[in-house]
Amino acid sequence: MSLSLGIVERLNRARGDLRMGVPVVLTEEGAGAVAVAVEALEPGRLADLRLLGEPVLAITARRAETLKARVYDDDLARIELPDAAGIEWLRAVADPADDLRLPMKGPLRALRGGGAGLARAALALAKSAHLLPAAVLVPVADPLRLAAQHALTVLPLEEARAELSRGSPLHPVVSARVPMVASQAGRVHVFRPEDGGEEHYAIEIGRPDRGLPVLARLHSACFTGDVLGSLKCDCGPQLRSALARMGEEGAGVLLYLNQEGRGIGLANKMRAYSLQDQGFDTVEANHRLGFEDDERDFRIGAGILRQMGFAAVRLLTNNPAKIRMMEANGIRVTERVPLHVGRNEFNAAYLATKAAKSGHLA
Ligand SMILES: Nc1nc2c(ncn2[C@@H]2O[C@H](COP(=O)(O)OP(=O)(O)OP(=O)(O)O)[C@@H](O)[C@H]2O)c(=O)[nH]1
Ligand SMILES: [Zn+2]
Repeated sequence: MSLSLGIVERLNRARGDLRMGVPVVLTEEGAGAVAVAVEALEPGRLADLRLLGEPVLAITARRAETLKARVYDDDLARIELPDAAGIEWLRAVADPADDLRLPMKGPLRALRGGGAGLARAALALAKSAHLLPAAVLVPVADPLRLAAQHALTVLPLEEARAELSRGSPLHPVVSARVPMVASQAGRVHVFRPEDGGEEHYAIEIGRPDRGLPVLARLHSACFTGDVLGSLKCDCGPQLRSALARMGEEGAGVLLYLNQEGRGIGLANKMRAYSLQDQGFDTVEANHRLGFEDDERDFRIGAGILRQMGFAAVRLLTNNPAKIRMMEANGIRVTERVPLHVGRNEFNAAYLATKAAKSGHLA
């Protein structure tokens, strides 16, 4: 009936549950588990989970590599929870903040065999909730009964997986004129996804001809760089320089995508910054936290451009992955316009790492 929740609504609710430390129930082909994000887990809940069965800790292969744990499930490892393990142990495995001070957490015993699908889904959900990618799972015999008993959100993975990989459709909500330093002919458009995720913005300068390649920039949110003027990256100067160029040409479109920290969220980006203070570079820091180098979904930018009627762009970027993803998602890149601004003594190593490891162009 129409009052029951669809998969998009359940996923959205599940993200909120995980952020509150509330367990969600994952099911697939008759199997089921209760899953909770380590970052938000409270001691009382952990004790309750232990009463249900044998808990397992899921971490990504990236995190497992740092911890020297065996990886039997490709992109993740399922670690047995020692009987004495409490919240501190779980947090220490999930969070690399104290890796150097307290390197010994093991021996970590990784499970082998049996399906890893439920654990994989729990990690994907934790990432999409911008939490550390680590989850405790307890397999249960009658997941639906348990969920009904405790009013827990149920995610049938057959449906959830398709939804997570599809990427939620974005819809224009509103647009209004905003005169800016770069151009008085500015207009801000707000786009909202169906799944309750982040909104994204398009800043249109002038009235770009939809029949011609538009000067475009895909800018990922950087609170520290864009707002605070942080010297650790080049985001602020890139943002202002891109808008200024569009203003000079009289036309352009800048997409402000709310993918803070290359898609890991501000809390995790600050964790990455702490690791950088310990000597790790931007890519190593992401890996130690359990993330890939770049967790952004670049389909979003292409989708917004298509909706706005653009088919081709002159793209302001140094990142070849952005060009590939635009082309793969139906937007022709007729020209790459380099955007080298804002280099300083604090971000020189960061920019060098991007050139060496992420293939950023000169
Ligand atoms: N995880 C993480 N994210 C960072 C770090 N420094 C900056 N960021 C984020 O990286 C993103 C910067 O993205 P972009 O400006 O699109 O940079 P880019 O992918 O190098 O591409 P171009 O600037 O177009 O060449 C923003 O979301 C920042 O918040 C860092 O050390 N770690
Ligand atoms: Zn930045």
